[in-house]
Amino acid sequence: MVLPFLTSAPGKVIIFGEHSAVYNEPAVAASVSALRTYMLVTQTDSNAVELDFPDIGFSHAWSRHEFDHILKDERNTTILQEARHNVRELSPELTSLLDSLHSELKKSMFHHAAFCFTYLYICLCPNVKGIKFSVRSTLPIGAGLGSSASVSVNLAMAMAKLGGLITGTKGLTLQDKKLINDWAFIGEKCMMGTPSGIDNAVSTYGNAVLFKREIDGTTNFEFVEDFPQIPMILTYTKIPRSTKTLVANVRELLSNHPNLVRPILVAMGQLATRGAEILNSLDNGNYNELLELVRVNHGLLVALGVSHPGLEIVRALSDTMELGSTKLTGAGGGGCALTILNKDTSEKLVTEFKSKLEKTHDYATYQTDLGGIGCSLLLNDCISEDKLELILKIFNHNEDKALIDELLLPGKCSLSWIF
Ligand SMILES: Nc1ncnc2c1ncn2[C@@H]1O[C@H](COP(=O)(O)OP(=O)(O)OP(=O)(O)O)[C@@H](O)[C@H]1O
Ligand SMILES: C[C@@](O)(CCO)CC(=O)[O-]
Ligand SMILES: [Mg+2]
Repeated sequence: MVLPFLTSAPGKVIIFGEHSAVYNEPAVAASVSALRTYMLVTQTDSNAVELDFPDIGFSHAWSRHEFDHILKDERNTTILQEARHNVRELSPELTSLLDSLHSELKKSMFHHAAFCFTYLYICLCPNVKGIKFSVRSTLPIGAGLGSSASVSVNLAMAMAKLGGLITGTKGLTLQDKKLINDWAFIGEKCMMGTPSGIDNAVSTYGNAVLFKREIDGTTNFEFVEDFPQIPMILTYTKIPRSTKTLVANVRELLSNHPNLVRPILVAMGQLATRGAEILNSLDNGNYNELLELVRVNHGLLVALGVSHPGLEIVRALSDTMELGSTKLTGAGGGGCALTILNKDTSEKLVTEFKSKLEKTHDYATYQTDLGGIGCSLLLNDCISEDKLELILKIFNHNEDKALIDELLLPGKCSLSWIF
């Protein structure tokens, strides 16, 4: 294995169907190729595996001996074999065996990331040691833009590479991407419990996808080719929230009021299906229907209790200024809102809208293309000495997004990413 190498995966925007996607309804999501998580995999001279997550202020090293109680005990052979062949559910037995590796993190926000790391490590590359995994994101974390999924995709890709499960040097095959996506779904399960799989799917494959997880756990993808560049604004409220908690709250609401909530989820699914049809053939004749679906989808999410007063500020302002339709995107509860602009919205009005959000509410706004490159790999022989020096600087210091994009952004930078 020639080290160092890098992996990368984009964030995402759910256009229609968040939360209902968890209940086997279809949903539409697009990758946000310009907002990504990067992972640098380097050799160390230790007998450990190290995790460095500076964006959340977490780093940890596990010595190989800490895994030996699992790997060297023959009683665990069947547990490990079964876990390594199950990409639909977490192995409860392996989960409890791993518990001792992060028990002191139980109460911290880092527990999910540590559990995701150790679970994927022991399943994908248990024999490697003296390796450090460093992560940097240009993606707002915990914002509803798929940051957890982008980390899971990076870990799955890096560990599959280290484990010799990905061997290509010219590009990632569909088989590689399926393997990455399957294990990224397991990583998402470690991070947030009951994901639908849409976040890791669109982060793996890029572009845009109509996604549906069937009741039997199989998944259906319909890729929205040539995704239309719809004029939109992403607003990050900076209000922290947890997808795991929000998804759990909806599950409780469904359990308490099945006759009220089930029809809402079904309506969201129908809305997502119609939305995908429009996005596949967007024109002046159906553009306003797209805006109407955005408005209705947000109203249904409010009914599920996953909006937030801070998100309603964005929705109310876009309504008051009549510049388009706004909905929360991702799990909600804060995080991000997506505003799809009317066709005739002037640049002046957009500037006024963004300025009010940024200056009055200290929100951040992004106008970025949707779709684009999914997970990508930068092999060691494509990293020159001088580039490596700059890359190490990015991962060891708090370099700003502009520098990270300039040096690393797949499809824009000079580095030869494969995807
Ligand atoms: N760059 C990162 N470094 C380390 N951990 C990260 C990073 N980005 C995300 N995470 C992990 O993911 C968690 C946030 O996941 P969460 O699902 O709540 O938000 P999200 O994925 O951004 O939103 P959504 O799931 O609604 O799209 C963080 O608490 C952290 O554990
Ligand atoms: C809230 C949710 O629907 C999307 C989170 O980005 C959860 C999921 O589908 O995994
Ligand atoms: Mg997430």
